[in-house]
Amino acid sequence: MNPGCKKYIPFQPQKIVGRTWPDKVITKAPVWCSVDLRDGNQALVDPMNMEEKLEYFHTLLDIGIKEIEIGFPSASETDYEICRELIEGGHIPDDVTIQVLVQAREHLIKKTFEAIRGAKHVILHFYNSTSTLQRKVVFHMDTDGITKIATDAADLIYEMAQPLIQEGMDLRFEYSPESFMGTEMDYAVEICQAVLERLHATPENKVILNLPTTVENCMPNQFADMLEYFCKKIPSRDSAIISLHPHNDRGCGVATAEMGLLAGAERVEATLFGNGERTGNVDIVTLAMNMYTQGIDPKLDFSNINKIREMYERCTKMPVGDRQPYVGKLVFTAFSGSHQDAINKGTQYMKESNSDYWEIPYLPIDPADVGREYEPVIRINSQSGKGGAAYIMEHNFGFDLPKAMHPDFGAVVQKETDAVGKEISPERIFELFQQEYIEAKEPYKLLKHAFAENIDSEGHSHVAFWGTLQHTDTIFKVSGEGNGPIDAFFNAIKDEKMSHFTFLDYSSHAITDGSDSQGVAYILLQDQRTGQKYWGVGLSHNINLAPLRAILSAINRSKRS
Ligand SMILES: CC(=O)SCCNC(=O)CCNC(=O)[C@H](O)C(C)(C)COP(=O)(O)OP(=O)(O)OC[C@H]1O[C@@H](n2cnc3c(N)ncnc32)[C@H](O)[C@@H]1OP(=O)(O)O
Ligand SMILES: CC(C)C(=O)C(=O)O
Repeated sequence: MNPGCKKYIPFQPQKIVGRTWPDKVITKAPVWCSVDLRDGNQALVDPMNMEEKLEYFHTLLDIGIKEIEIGFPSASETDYEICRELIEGGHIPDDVTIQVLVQAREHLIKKTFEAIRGAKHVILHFYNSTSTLQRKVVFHMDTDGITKIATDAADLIYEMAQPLIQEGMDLRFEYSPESFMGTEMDYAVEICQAVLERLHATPENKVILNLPTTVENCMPNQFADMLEYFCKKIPSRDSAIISLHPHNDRGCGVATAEMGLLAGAERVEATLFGNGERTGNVDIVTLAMNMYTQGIDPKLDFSNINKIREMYERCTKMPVGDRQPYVGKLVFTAFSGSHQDAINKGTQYMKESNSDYWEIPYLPIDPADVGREYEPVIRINSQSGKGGAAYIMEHNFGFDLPKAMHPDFGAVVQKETDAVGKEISPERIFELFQQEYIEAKEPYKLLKHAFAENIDSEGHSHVAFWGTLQHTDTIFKVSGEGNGPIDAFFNAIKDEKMSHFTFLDYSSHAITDGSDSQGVAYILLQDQRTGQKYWGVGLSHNINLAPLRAILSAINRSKRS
């Protein structure tokens, strides 16, 4: 029992008949508005200085965001100066609109008009709280009083805007009934309609109605019901652009935004990586990339996410979480064996099938689409399986181990991870591979070798092999013939106490590292006396030598065990 929960008033869902949003799908990107420099900035321990805000602003431009709330210029000299610098310093491209926020209060509105002079495209955004709670505890007013705050501000804004519009400024208006989600929907409709009328909104001159989840207080489906209800009820729906401004108090900001779009919204205010008051605003990267992975162009460029993240962390002095969707350090990493195996197989499938689609399990997005690399996709710890080690060998070092060899090397890696009890690096995996196979040079070592090849009249190859081998301290010569270099070598060593090995499998490929190219051979032998199988690996610049080394590697490993 936890009676403490009884002090909270449960959310009252809006009754709605014949809701349509659950049957809809998102088919295009909304209008995006970044509120990083305002809502994000006001939530920082150390708000950004001029230099940081300018760098941030330019990153938002590079991403392709066309509406940017640059601050609250009437709040402080810093915000005012930044607004002036953006306008006077020529930072704002012609296709970008700056947005400024102000409370529905006369002196602040007047100061805001001063701040925006000279700008080409501006959204003047004003707000007042409309919720039952704020009416009761903050404003001590009934709904008429709250509506009057909004409509008085709308009248003043409309009046002050006219000369600027006549001078050529593209000046639009946005109104937020702040704490919309704590407001009775019929009252939200009433106050927004009153504001639309005072601002002379028309289908040609729409006003943005921003319906914020100032504090997220319900499930996303309940929000969508509210929004659909609001959109159906507002008389001047044609004269409004419905905008969302989700916060993330219940951790559902993304779902609220997505369901809000289904329920009729056309615009979303959001921030990079979800910075903002308390648990933050909705994350624009997640929203955009969620669309992208559904085949919808979000019209935002996150193709170098690491660079954006680096700027963000520097300017906000806040870290991005390791598991933050699409950007966190660990989001393209698989530790567990079955995930690694499936990623490995998916990568192979993509290569072989030439598929036009991204079809790799456990990787919902191609890391390259956000400028991330494949290398760190798989990391190896004691939860990893054979597929992960094979993946690292192929993707980091170019060794395409035969599938039948994966369990053999997987066991070597598993032994190490169990022993060290933590993640091991790709370099350590390579070292283990070298120690286990390539450096298995005792007791047998090939000191010298020569081949001669004859092709008979029917085109069959006959190869003769001569070599000098060392077994611990004894050096001896061997020779043999066969239908190829491997056969000839194998025949040559058969009589040297190695006749009990039979040859089961062989494969090879080239490894190119810059201008250097080597051959690698993988050989599987079986010891007839015990039935035990041994893999060996040989590496050489000489294509004939790699398999011979691989045979000796397998035999030497059998002696080790
Ligand atoms: C949900 C949001 O994120 S909204 C944006 C919030 N962001 C910010 O507030 C950051 C910048 N703000 C500031 O720097 C300051 O609040 C200022 C400069 C704008 C105003 O400062 P002050 O006037 O000193 O204080 P404050 O903002 O607390 O205002 C208090 C008064 O304004 C009223 N008020 C608050 N918000 C609004 C509003 N949106 N519209 C009209 N009146 C409002 C309050 O009821 C209160 O009235 P009272 O003095 O009669 O009790
Ligand atoms: C000013 C409004 C849009 C706001 O920031 C909020 O409600 O969260």
